[in-house]
Amino acid sequence: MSQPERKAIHFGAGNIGRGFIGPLLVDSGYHVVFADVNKDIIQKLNEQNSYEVLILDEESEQRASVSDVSGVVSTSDDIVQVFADPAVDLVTTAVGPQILEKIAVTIAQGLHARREADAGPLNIIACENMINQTTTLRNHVYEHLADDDKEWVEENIGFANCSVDRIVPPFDPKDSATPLDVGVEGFYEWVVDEKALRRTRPDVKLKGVKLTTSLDAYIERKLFTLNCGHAITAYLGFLKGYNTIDEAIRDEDIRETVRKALLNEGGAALWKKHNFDEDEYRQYVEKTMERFANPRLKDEIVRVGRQPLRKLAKGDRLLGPAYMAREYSLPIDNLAKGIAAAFLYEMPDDKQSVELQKKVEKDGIEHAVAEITGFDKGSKEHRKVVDAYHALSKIDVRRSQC
Ligand SMILES: NC(=O)C1=CN([C@@H]2O[C@H](COP(=O)(O)OP(=O)(O)OC[C@H]3O[C@@H](n4cnc5c(N)ncnc54)[C@H](O)[C@@H]3O)[C@@H](O)[C@H]2O)C=CC1
Ligand SMILES: O=P(O)(O)OC[C@H]1O[C@](O)(CO)[C@@H](O)[C@@H]1O
Repeated sequence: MSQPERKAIHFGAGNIGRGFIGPLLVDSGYHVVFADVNKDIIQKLNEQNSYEVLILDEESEQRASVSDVSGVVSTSDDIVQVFADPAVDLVTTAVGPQILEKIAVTIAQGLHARREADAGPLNIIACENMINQTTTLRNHVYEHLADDDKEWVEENIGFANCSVDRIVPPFDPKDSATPLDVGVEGFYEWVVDEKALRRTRPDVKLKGVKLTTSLDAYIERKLFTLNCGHAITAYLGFLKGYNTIDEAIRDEDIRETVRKALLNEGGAALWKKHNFDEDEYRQYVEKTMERFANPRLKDEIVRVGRQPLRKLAKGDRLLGPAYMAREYSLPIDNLAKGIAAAFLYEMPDDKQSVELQKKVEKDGIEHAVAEITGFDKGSKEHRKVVDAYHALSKIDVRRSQC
């Protein structure tokens, strides 16, 4: 068998790795080496060297085979050696924001090996749902590099931030032939900061990737629309006892809250800040809400609502648009409702939900809201969140059933 010309390493053979980044890289002519801590997935990838992606749109179902893939266990020395292969010119990740710190050690060792092997430049793109995720990864990698490696990395390695958008929920095993198969929505958008990329080989062309010099606008549009609307749907849906996002978005009250939060509040701030065309943005919101309503994705509220403290971080999907709306003197009533619902998200298996509930119980809601949101007690934003919290506590279906 002839050696493929171009290889990419992708950390995280999970939903987004197998269902989004992996297939696009294979389509662009890469052999993808998945690196994961899950030994079973790696073993299966090496046995099969391929899997199927099912595109689950409301109207149709298509299947695509993803071949030319293999795997290495990310905690073994093998992965360091793959970095030294000159055929590798791209490293991507989709492991979860909290894992970037862990894989940074391995990436630093890999880059050292690459420098020693004189294997040339490469680009690194972290595909996590967070602003400037690759810069965060880069900072962690630098903590583990010796000074002379740092100099080489500075010159040869591109760390490019990006925005990634495709809904890939865990796949129901009943619908798949093997545990590697994955179900995805048809829509996707992967936008990468062109300025940060290092030249590897002249003709690299990533299919399905949009290169831009104004990434911030794309990142904020995605995080403050798709992720914001998703989070509000999840937290309000949870309070009303729904299990999936499509069930929740079909609830008229929830749908209207989400639509107003996106169009009149955070979204209005977005189009003012980035000079988006208002009609185009409105269409983007409607398309996003259609995506939420896709019943075939069976996207569970626990997945979309996971780690509420991360979702309540400043600059993230809930407070980011609220602060931006405030900056443009726009209302935040519906965003405040979504934020308040996050404070009521009780999920015993979710550590951050447990921590948040403990905080509310110990400090009281007024204090917890002030500390987490940064809205001063006495400010109108603080009042709106606290009032919404009390109003939502009354309609909490789960509580009334207890
Ligand atoms: N699922 C989705 O629809 C989307 C997810 N994302 C982002 O992609 C990232 C991954 O999300 P999912 O694929 O849904 O999660 P997932 O849980 O399905 O996949 C994560 C994978 O990372 C692996 N992993 C954990 N620790 C590791 C380590 N130290 N080294 C190597 N691999 C490790 C896990 O074993 C798992 O296979 C997250 O940051 C998420 O926000 C972004 C866009 C869409
Ligand atoms: O992956 P996170 O950041 O926990 O949040 C879930 C979000 O990620 C996505 O899976 C992909 O953007 C969205 O569907 C959802 O809003």
